[in-house]
Amino acid sequence: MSELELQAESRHHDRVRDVLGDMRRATVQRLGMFEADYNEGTKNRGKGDVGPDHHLGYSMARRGVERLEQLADRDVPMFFGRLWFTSGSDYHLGRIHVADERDRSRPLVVDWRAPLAGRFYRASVHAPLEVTRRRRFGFQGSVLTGFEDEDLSAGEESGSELLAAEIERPRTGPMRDIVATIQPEQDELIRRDLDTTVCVQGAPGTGKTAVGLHRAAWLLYTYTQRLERSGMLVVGPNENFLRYIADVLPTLGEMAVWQVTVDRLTGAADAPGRDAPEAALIKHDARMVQVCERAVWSHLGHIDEPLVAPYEGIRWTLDVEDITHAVDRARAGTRTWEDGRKSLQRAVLDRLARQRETRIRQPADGRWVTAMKRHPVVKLFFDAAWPRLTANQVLRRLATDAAFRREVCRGVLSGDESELLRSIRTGAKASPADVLLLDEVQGHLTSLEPDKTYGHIVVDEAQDLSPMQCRAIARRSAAGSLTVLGDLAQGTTPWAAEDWGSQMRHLGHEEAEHTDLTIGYRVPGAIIDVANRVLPHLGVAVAPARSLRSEGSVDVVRCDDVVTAAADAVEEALAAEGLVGVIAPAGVLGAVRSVVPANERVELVPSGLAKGLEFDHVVLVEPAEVVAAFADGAEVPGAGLRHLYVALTRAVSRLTVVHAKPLPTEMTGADLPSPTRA
Ligand SMILES: Nc1ncnc2c1ncn2[C@@H]1O[C@H](COP(=O)(O)OP(=O)(O)OP(=O)(O)O)[C@@H](O)[C@H]1O
Repeated sequence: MSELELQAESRHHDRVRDVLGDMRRATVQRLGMFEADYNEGTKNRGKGDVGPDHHLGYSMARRGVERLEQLADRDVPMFFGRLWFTSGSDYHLGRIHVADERDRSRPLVVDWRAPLAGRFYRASVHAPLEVTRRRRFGFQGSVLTGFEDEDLSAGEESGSELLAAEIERPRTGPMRDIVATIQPEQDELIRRDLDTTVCVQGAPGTGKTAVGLHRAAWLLYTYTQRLERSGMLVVGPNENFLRYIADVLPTLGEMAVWQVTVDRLTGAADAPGRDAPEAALIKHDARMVQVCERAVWSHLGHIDEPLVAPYEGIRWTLDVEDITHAVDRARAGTRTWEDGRKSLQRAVLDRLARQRETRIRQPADGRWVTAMKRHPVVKLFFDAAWPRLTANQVLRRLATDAAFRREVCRGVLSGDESELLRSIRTGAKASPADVLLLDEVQGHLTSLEPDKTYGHIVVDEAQDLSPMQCRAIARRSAAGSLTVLGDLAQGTTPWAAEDWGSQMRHLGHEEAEHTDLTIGYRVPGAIIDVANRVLPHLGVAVAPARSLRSEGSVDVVRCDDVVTAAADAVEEALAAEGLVGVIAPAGVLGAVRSVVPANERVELVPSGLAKGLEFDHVVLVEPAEVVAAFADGAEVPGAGLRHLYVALTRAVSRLTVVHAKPLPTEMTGADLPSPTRA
């Protein structure tokens, strides 16, 4: 690396910053203009006056604001790499496209999502993709400190030190983007086209969340128009996790993605009711799909009399056979109750209209058809054959009408299981699972309006979703695609998935492409070795992670008082750089909190909520209690060990285990003390 070249690159970086400043000023000006136009256009308008196109004005203004946010000063470098091509041209690559208005001949920085930029991540000596040289830049904050070159045309391909440094870097806050160091196997997933649904199984720290978020940003850039219309959604396991990932998409220039938990998406988060574990289990069960479907469709009436509607002196008649045929066709040809009802209505009115033509040789005009539609006999007929239904009504009947419940559960649920459905409540007393059932029943009644569905949904920690939660997501992506991310070994809910095939079926995308990620970017070898001891005890067949990170340590502190020992461990941990996470069973956390208050460098996390998070240094308190805390039937059997596996895989550099009780046998080995038996 020559000093002169470094200076030239620094000058380019300064220029990019200046131009970004110009772009920002221009955007502010444009935004001001849109707003002024909009305000002017809405002034002095009378009722019925045609005004400006609100939607266009609004969306332009909003885009302006988003762009401003995107350009707001952040302590991030303006570019991270540079490519030279066989054609002789070369480009800098960064988080957003930067071009000088005064010289549009060539962009100063190309967005990492542009097709050309993909080669930065994938070009190799064997498949150079017309790239002759690749440069990676090193920054401290936003100050350029160096670069590394790989001369691919000369057969030079090096394990990058900058990449290693980025992966080894201490974590100091929420999740950050990885645009500078995306790996080829990750890039393959990020750039799959919009119509492809992918399902990624990956051990802890293999970059699943990172891939999902970067894929969302890439799709928004590549399919802007389609996704602007149809929308993009990111579903995460809990609010804490969403806070942890919240900054990634904005840093990548995407402000308008709704990031939400599945409970908030379905409204279950606001449901005040509580279910007994066995009732919740049955309500989330895949068999409830059939129960809900039957509960709706069993309302089809049994018609054993002809329809006779006297009108204009004639008895218009449909016989039972005709009616049955029309009902069967409507049932077979439609997916939802409401569509079926409309289809039957159309068929019946059509047949009556044809009768008019054949019997009195007069075509049925709109007025006649409307009159028939409103005819009391015809209305009564529809109400009997295909009544109007609401989801609340169907669920209430399932809860309260014993004969109905027996009928729709027959052969699907056992007698005891179907009795648990008596606990279903609607309205103000509904439980989260009841809200999901309502969503499911509603799904059999009507299709969701287009504004409630999404062109693409990224689903993280998908192994924890119940069949009913999956189906709620599937309904919201009816015409869209999914990126499904998870790790079967980290499944802890009572309904955690056992395999991805059935999970994808519940998610409505059986055709998904399945991929495994096994290279770990978070957990160092020494720590993953301990976690991998637990893995075979988790009852799932998944590949263990291989760590890319070498620097890391595990300390085990045997003590009499875990609270004091945890406080000491935190104090020691704070001597090094980075975030410290104290992961403890909920029952112990309160006592730990009284001596280790949380601050900007220390977070205290109950072991049930550690999923998806990471810390530079983890202090894991009383593993035996972590395992025991989840043996109460409200989780999947063996959930305790899975929580332990999750807790063991949160550390980027160091893990300190403090314990007074014997360590669980599943995690001990030659380098960790064997548990002492009482
Ligand atoms: N290519 C990469 N370059 C640098 N860092 C990376 C890369 N891929 C992933 N990481 C980092 O590794 C860490 C783990 O990534 P991430 O949280 O996406 O993994 P995960 O598979 O979702 O883990 P878990 O299953 O534990 O939730 C993050 O800090 C992420 O930024």
